[in-house]
Amino acid sequence: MTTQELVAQIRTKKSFLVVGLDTDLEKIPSHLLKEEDPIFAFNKAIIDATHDLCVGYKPNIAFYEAYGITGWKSLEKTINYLNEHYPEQFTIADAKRGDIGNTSTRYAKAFFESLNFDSVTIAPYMGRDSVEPFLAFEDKHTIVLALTSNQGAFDFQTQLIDGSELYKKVLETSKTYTNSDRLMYVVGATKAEYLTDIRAIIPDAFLLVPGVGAQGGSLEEVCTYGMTKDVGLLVNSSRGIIYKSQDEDFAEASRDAAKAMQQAMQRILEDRS
Ligand SMILES: O=C(O)c1cc(=O)[nH]c(=O)n1[C@@H]1O[C@H](COP(=O)(O)O)[C@@H](O)[C@H]1O
Repeated sequence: MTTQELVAQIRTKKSFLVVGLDTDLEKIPSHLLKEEDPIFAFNKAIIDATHDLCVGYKPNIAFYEAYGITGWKSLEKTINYLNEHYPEQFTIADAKRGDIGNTSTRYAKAFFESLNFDSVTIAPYMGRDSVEPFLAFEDKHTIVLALTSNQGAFDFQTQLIDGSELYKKVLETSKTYTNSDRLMYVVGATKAEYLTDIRAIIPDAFLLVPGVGAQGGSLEEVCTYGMTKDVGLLVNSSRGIIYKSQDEDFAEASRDAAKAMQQAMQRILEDRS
């Protein structure tokens, strides 16, 4: 998917919501456990109930890998279902990969070719040759961790290196990578006060913003400091949308939560137009 197609979808739906498919067999409604593939059954119901309110889905790969081959099959069914029934959706493999060049190429093939995701999350710690193999794929997007939502972000990401925070070095250096126009960045919603500095370095790049809802980040603050003329934000919520009910009505409950987020986003977009 091109960035222009993503922006067009955001404008049409008046939403920049990404629903996180962090599907955990211990948290899904128990009546689904008798299904042949409970993870896929859950994801399909959530996707069918929310697709008109969001612009993307982000399965976190850990939740699938945890179940071995069975989980990987559920992941494959989920991305195939999305690509077949809702091809307009921006799909994110939240895998946080990155390794020496030839290994990164295999990761890129796994997520961009075998599974046909639009994007993948990447840890930038190993530098240029670990990121550029992902950037070689046309119309695919590489989402680099810049400033993460968790407390451990302060261990390294905000530490000074030659007078500048490490996350700023990540932003500045990654701009010099080949095909850097295919980069997006993760900035946690819990770090909204850093967004002005971040936008000074990357004024236009799309940000994937997790951490609203369960982690306590504020949608309004993220938009105040992080929004661009093309919106430039993909705000993710996982637990805050998918686990609203343990009963038969779980999909409608997730729709209500997605609707509340979409309406808040629509208000913000209308206020700014
Ligand atoms: O890359 C991510 O998506 C990510 C980065 C980050 O800094 N913080 C963060 O929470 N995430 C992911 O975003 C999702 C957040 O889930 P909820 O807190 O349930 O909305 C999880 O899949 C996390 O792994």
